[in-house]
Amino acid sequence: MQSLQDIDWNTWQGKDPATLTFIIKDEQILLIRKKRGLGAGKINGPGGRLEPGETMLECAIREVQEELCITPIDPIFCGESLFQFTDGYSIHVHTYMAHDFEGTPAETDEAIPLWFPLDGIPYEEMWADDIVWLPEMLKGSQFKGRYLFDGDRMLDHHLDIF
Ligand SMILES: Nc1ncnc2c1[nH]c(=O)n2[C@H]1C[C@H](O)[C@@H](COP(=O)(O)OP(=O)(O)OP(=O)(O)O)O1
Repeated sequence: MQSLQDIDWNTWQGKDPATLTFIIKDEQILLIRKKRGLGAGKINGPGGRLEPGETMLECAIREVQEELCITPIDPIFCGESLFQFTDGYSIHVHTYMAHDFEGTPAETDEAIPLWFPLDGIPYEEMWADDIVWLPEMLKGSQFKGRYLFDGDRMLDHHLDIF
């Protein structure tokens, strides 16, 4: 498996459905330094895997509550990212954005909250795909991306924006 063309995307189903949520307020974006799980050590948005019986939106809100002790207000769906790893693992990430929240962001066992200016997002410390789709999301586009990873290394990608 070396390129996206080696995958049948018509029948592809991610092993784990998951969410990512970005809070954007006052020209700043709230990110986390992830302390555990997939991507530990990287900077990312708060998020995680869907639990049985919950909707994607419920998952998005719960993960922000668990990781940062705040509740995003009215998150809106922004796009999807389909990640296939060469070892066979796959994850289908549904991304949300909110412009406000209740509470005060706090460090937890899972994450350290970090605010960045929108023109200073630390892409070099994030997953390699983030620089492909996050700028599009910030411009207000909806997106659907497909990515092939070998561990941390992005081998191939394709992004559709709407
Ligand atoms: N390539 C890439 N770019 C951006 N974001 C991500 C990826 N791959 C990913 O998996 N992610 C995101 C999607 C999810 O929000 C997390 C992965 O979920 P994780 O934190 O491991 O899931 P939890 O359910 O919280 O796991 P536990 O630690 O509680 O077991 O990363």
